[in-house]
Order: sequence, then structure tokens, then C-alpha cells
Amino acid sequence: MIKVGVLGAKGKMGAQTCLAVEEAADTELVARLDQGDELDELTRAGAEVVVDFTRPEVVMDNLAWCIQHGIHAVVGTTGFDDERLATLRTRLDAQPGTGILIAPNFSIGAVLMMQFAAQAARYYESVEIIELHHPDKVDAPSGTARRTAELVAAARREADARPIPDATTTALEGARGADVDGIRVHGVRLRGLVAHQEVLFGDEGETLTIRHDSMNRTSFMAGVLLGVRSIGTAPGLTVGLEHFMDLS
Ligand SMILES: NC(=O)C1=CN([C@@H]2O[C@H](COP(=O)(O)OP(=O)(O)OC[C@H]3O[C@@H](n4cnc5c(N)ncnc54)[C@H](OP(=O)(O)O)[C@@H]3O)[C@@H](O)[C@H]2O)C=CC1
Ligand SMILES: O=C(O)C1=N[C@H](C(=O)O)C[C@H](O)C1
Repeated sequence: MIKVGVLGAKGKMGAQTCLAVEEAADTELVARLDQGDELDELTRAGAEVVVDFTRPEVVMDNLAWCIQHGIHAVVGTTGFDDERLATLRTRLDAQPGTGILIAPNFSIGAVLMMQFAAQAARYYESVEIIELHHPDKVDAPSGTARRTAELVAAARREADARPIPDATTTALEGARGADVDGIRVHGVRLRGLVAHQEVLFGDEGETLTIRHDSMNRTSFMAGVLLGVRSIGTAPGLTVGLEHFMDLS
């Protein structure tokens, strides 16, 4: 049995994670912590893996504590840029044996969407990303959209792709979305939605749209459990659930 502690346990994803960990045959929920609770409870309860679904502004402190105490972490919380990832790598160097997984999206379909988008990137002149979420989401663009843009941009660089055409010279600020690594990302917040994304590719006479929809938060749980089961044997920093999936 893997002993699991959940941070952000009263939140939308944390509560769903507690259920999934309790229901799985090989995991045991030993701590459920939220805002204001003492992290020491994790060591008292013997947690081996922490799952963090909190907020971008607190997640780095949570992970510093986990690394210091040699507890593996599976992280869904957003807000990771290159600087934060570099900080984590440095901290993990001082604690060999401890693993951290940062997964921008735990849904298997969303991971595949990102992989397919990276594969398609070299073949199209144009690409834009539309992410669509529930209106209670605190950040924009989504972590998934950022990661997709980075993967697509890297694939385009590797293929020495032509510049993305865009004749726009003047526009109302925001009208063309955010620029993430040279890729335009547009955000929609709409009651009724959960988590959705379209990656649109275009070239002469054809377009390709890769779309993924999470209809509920159960869709993330297979990925969360995969992370929990895998992280104990993956010391250091892993970015993206695809590293624990057989994509061959
Ligand atoms: N990777 C993935 O697949 C997914 C990632 N996410 C990401 O996960 C994060 C959480 O999302 P969601 O569950 O919807 O958000 P919620 O706001 O519903 O939940 C966050 C919870 O964390 C609590 N919290 C805040 N600070 C702390 C702290 N220091 N220690 C412990 N708990 C704390 C909050 O309490 P309070 O409300 O009192 O502040 C709240 O209960 C977001 O960054 C979101 O983008 C979401 C879905 C999937
Ligand atoms: O806040 C959410 O809901 C989600 N957050 C993650 C993100 O920002 O990409 C994953 C998923 O899109 C749901």
C-alpha cells in the first residue's frame, strides 16, 4: 500500500483525489490537508507520496517542505515556469532519491492531445490554441495550454518551420490572445465547462483541429494514480505524465 497525503483536500481536485486514493486497492489516504493545516501532519501520518492540488502561489513552499522531508510529490497545481522548474531541480539535487512529478494535465486524453499537437506542428504554417474552462479557474492561460504551446514551439524550432503568418498591425489589447513561446493562446471562461482545449493547425487549403474535453474531474484520476504509483521509482524532476505512459 502506498501511503498518500493530499494537499488542497477540500478543493475541487483535492476532494476528487481523496476519493480516488481511498477507492484504489494499492493506495491508502493517510492525510488530507487544506489551507491552514500543518504540513508536519504528513510526516506524523507516514505519507510516502503527496498529491498537491493547491494554488500557484503556495505550491513552491509545499514542495520545498516535501523535498526537505524526502517525501515524493505528484503535482497538478499550475504556475510552473522554467525558473520554478530550475529551483526544484536544484533542491532535488540535495535530496537524491526523492521524486517530483509536475503534470500540467493528468487526463490521459489531454496528454495524448499534447503529444499529437507536437507531432503535427512541423507540417503546418499556422497554429493557435484555444483553452476553455470553468469560470472558477484562478489562472490563465491554463497550464495545459502553456505546455502545449511550449511543445509545439519546440517541435517547430526543431523542424526549422516557417514563421507563423499574421498580418495584424493594430488590435485592441488582448484581441489576438497571449503570446506563449511565439504561439497565440486564447482563453474562454464559461459556466458549464470543466476543462477543454483545441489546437488549431492551418495551411493552404486545409486545417486540422485537435480537441480534448474533460467532462468531469474523474477524468484526471487515472493519471493521478499513475503518478502516485510511478513517482517512487523516478527520483529527480519529471515534467509531464507522458514519461510514465507507454507511448511507443
Ligand atoms: N494537472 C491537472 O490535471 C489539473 C490541475 N488543476 C490545477 O490544480 C489547482 C487546484 O485546482 P482546483 O482543485 O480546481 O482549485 P480549488 O480552488 O477548488 O482547490 C484548491 C484548494 O487548495 C487549498 N489551499 C490553498 N492554499 C493551500 C495551502 N497552502 N495548503 C493546502 N491547501 C491550500 C484551497 O483552500 P482555499 O480555497 O481556502 O484557498 C482549496 O481548498 C489549480 O492550479 C488548477 O489549475 C486542476 C485540474 C486538473
Ligand atoms: O483549473 C483547472 O480546472 C485545470 N487546470 C489545469 C490547467 O490549467 O491546465 C488542467 C486542466 O485544464 C484543468
